Amino acid sequence: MLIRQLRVEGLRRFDDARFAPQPGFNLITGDNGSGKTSLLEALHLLAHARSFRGRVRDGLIRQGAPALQVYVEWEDAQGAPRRAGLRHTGNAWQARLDGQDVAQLGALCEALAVVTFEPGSHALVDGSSEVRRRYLDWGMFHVEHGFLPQWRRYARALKQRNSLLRQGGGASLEAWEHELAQAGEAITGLRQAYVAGLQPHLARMLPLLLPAAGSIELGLQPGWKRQELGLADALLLSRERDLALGHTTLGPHRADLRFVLQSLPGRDGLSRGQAKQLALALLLAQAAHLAESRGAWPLLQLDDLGSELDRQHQRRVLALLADTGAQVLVTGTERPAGWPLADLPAALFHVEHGTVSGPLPGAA
Ligand SMILES: Nc1ncnc2c1ncn2[C@@H]1O[C@H](COP(=O)(O)OP(=O)(O)OP(=O)(O)O)[C@@H](O)[C@H]1O
Repeated sequence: MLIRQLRVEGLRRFDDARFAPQPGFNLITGDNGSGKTSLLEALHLLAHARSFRGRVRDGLIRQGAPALQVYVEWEDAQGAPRRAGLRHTGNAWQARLDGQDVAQLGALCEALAVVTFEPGSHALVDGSSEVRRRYLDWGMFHVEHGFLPQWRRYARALKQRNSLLRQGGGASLEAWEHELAQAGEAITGLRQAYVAGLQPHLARMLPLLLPAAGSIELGLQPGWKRQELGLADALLLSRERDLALGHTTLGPHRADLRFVLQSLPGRDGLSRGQAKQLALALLLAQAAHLAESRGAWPLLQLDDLGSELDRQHQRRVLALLADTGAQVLVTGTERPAGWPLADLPAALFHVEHGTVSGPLPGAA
């Protein structure tokens, strides 16, 4: 995938900015607060239907502007030109893909694959299980074609069951439990296959990023005691408790990604830096897995790389990515100290006063 053009209007400090990244590495520099991260945020928003810095209505729209607009042109894995646009007011959105209105933002997410490593990415390791479920489901959405229909089916059945539980039950409770169990088992099977597919990619990334960890074993906690009973039985057994609480207390919506590191303690025992390194390994493994199954790397965004990793790790990550041919956006107040100057050509961009200049002369 190759992003050719990005236009950002009414997003944070950008009134109307354009950015034309190049194939391979793109280094975006600028002072603190100049808007470097906001550029990555714009692309992440289109590709994930959310920002990595909170909700659209919580400050993403430029002060005084009625809405933000993001427009992007790119080439897909087959080299075909694609385009997508999103207008968001904080409460309502309109989106287009290749000139057609889209009914669900998922259509943009499916078309545009973007993986972002940013200062909050450690939450993938030390944050709540919701962050890891989102990670898993994003990967599956791109790799496992049967996932989305099952996920929608599950979400609908869960909503219905929860609503019935709040009303104290009802004649259709059993039917919705049956639907929930069927969709839930299907999702879990697909998630397990996805985690198994990620494992070899993660095993390759981890020694580069967190060699002290030794080996890693990735696993899925399905959200109920699946080794003991099927989801239909588990739902039946928990019905009384769920009726008392008014919601469904087990199932794939409570799943988690589990990792066991051979030579380091579990996620609570890792330093913040180690959590970041493991998070980056997980994100790069996901990108490599996607590249293997779709034939093209997603766009990789590394926000403030120079502050997030030490020099040696920066060098390793950049060398690894240089070999993949992926399009990479790296931001920083300056060129990261670990950038191997002679060996790593990059297009240079500078962000200042709400505009993006570049590619600048001097690009190797
Ligand atoms: N809703 C908004 N309206 C106008 N300006 C905003 C809004 N939200 C944030 N800003 C401004 O936009 C800029 C955000 O920039 P961003 O975080 O993208 O900068 P950055 O170049 O990545 O900075 P740093 O190097 O400090 O991480 C800041 O100057 C901030 O004050």
